[in-house]
Amino acid sequence: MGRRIGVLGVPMDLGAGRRGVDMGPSALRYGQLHEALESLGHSVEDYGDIDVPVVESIRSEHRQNGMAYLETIRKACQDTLEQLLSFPTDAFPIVLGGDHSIAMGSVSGASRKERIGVIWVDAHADFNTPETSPSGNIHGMPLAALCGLGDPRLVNLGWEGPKVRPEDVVLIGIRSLDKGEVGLLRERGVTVYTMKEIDTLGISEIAEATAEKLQGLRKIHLSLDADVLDPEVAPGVGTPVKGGLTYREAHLLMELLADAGIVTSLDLVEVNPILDRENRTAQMMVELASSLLGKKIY
Ligand SMILES: NC(=[NH2+])NCCC[C@H](N)C(=O)O
Ligand SMILES: [Mn+2]
Ligand SMILES: [Mn+2]
Repeated sequence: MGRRIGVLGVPMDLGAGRRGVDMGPSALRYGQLHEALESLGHSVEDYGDIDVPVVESIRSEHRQNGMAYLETIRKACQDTLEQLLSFPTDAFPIVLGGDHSIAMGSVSGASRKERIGVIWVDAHADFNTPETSPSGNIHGMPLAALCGLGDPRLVNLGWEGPKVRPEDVVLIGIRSLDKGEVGLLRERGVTVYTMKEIDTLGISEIAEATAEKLQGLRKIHLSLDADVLDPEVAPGVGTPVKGGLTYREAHLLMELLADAGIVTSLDLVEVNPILDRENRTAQMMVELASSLLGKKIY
């Protein structure tokens, strides 16, 4: 059955340490996202891009509380949230990043003050606060902020307080954590599947356990960071970590989540076309979105 899909681009790289993911939305569109989804019988409406200032125009923005470009990032996430709130309520939103800090806008938009689940598929947990962050890069902080941790200017985006409960978050593909993140994740009771669990249990068992864990929640947001993939499959990312998901593991995860029919919104983030080869990483992300949205070969 065809869905109504709403696409929104957030061409921002201010949260990342390396430049280039601001070109992600173009690369994903150029990688035929719309054609791929329409061929599955969905209708696709593109709402264009959020306006994000170029870094050269905001050089004077000082670090605040150790965070780079806090004010501009907060504004871009706020605009993303507002735009998503204007989407038709039956639409399936896909937000194109951009660095992962945009998820503060997309997840807030998905929650609309309701209790939601979040599946965060990433090499990293992005669970730093300004105190634990080794880099000050905000793309290492969005999931913590969504859970209510860190700077109030990020936590209170849109409306006051956390947007998701830590017990309703499942992380998959993790293989790079900062010291402070480990403590926070344990303390808050987030479910974490590292690559070790993927290797030992297999991705299908993890998909099943994830669906079971989040069962009963009417809305589940999937935030897909391209760097969860092995750098061999996805070279176009700014923070590559070796030993990631294979081509088939990533697809199988999407296929099984599609079978479970639980995901109601999606982010495709951290594609860096400058570091990519012939748009491979964007294309892989488009393929994964297709698998999640029902592509079947038989
Ligand atoms: N969305 C990402 N690629 N995040 C990478 C974060 C890397 C590191 N943990 C940091 O906080 O700086
Ligand atoms: Mn990430
Ligand atoms: Mn990552």
